[in-house]
Amino acid sequence: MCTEVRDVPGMGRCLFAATDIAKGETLLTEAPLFVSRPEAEPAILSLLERLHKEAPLGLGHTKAHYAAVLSHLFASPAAYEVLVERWAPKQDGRLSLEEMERVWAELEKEGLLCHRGELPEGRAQENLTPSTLQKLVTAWEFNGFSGESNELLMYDKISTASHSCDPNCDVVILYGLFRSGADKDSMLESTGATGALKKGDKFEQRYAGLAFRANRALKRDEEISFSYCLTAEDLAQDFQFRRAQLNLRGWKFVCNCERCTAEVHEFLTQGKEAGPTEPVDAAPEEMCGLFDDL
Ligand SMILES: C[S@@+](CC[C@H](N)C(=O)[O-])C[C@H]1O[C@@H](n2cnc3c(N)ncnc32)[C@H](O)[C@@H]1O
Repeated sequence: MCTEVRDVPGMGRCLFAATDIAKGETLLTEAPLFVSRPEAEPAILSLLERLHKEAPLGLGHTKAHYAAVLSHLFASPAAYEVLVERWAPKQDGRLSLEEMERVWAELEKEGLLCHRGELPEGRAQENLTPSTLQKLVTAWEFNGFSGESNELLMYDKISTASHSCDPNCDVVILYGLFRSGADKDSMLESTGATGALKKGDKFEQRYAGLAFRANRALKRDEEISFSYCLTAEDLAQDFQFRRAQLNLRGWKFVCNCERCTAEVHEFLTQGKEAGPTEPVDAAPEEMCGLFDDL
């Protein structure tokens, strides 16, 4: 176990190195807890899109609302517990309770909040309320990862890691061989189960999860970080540019990573900005195993 999640005052849960870690070491590999696929529940998606068209949702998109409803309906007890406990900023004007009430009322009117099909084992059907909807939408907006085909993915530990403009980890996209023919739409979650392999089984290569790889040696207790959305080119720019890019891509926080803090200090005290740094390699891809489905 190379990593550990710890509470940090004002920052929620953050990820730390639990041991010294060598450069190039893979310190964490994770399959998503829940995957929200646009094609899974077309009726819910089109209702949300209609509502967004009539009066734009505060976030400016429907992705987090859709993932919130889907996870309410289909998440396993373990995934649901993580989702409702996910850290989020105290207040975000883009996520008002009035808006949640409006969305909730329309979903309820159309009968889209009842679970259709089997509930995941151990999960009792509970009614969604506007305030739980708000909690779930916030959890998805602040912790969801965008996938390759417009899906939104939630991770447990990986979603606790902070952003840094001088990240100590690269994100590696993992691909696995999945047994073909499994009903992708009905399997929203990664079970990790492979079942018994049979002669003649066919497999296809698909996205399986993410890994963090140390891009330099890490000391025990060092906070683990990665770049949320900034490319190597962005990271070569100054703090003002980087903060603006984070904001433009939907991250509504002011980055206070060590590099930004040092550059702001330098800017304020000497009127200078730090120069460009070496670009960081793009996320590599690799195979990691056999899976039934995500
Ligand atoms: C995915 S969450 C991080 C995990 C969170 N600490 C938890 O408990 O789940 C993303 C949020 O963490 C905060 N954050 C992450 N990196 C940050 C940074 N470099 N500077 C300031 N806030 C940061 C921001 O509020 C951001 O919206």
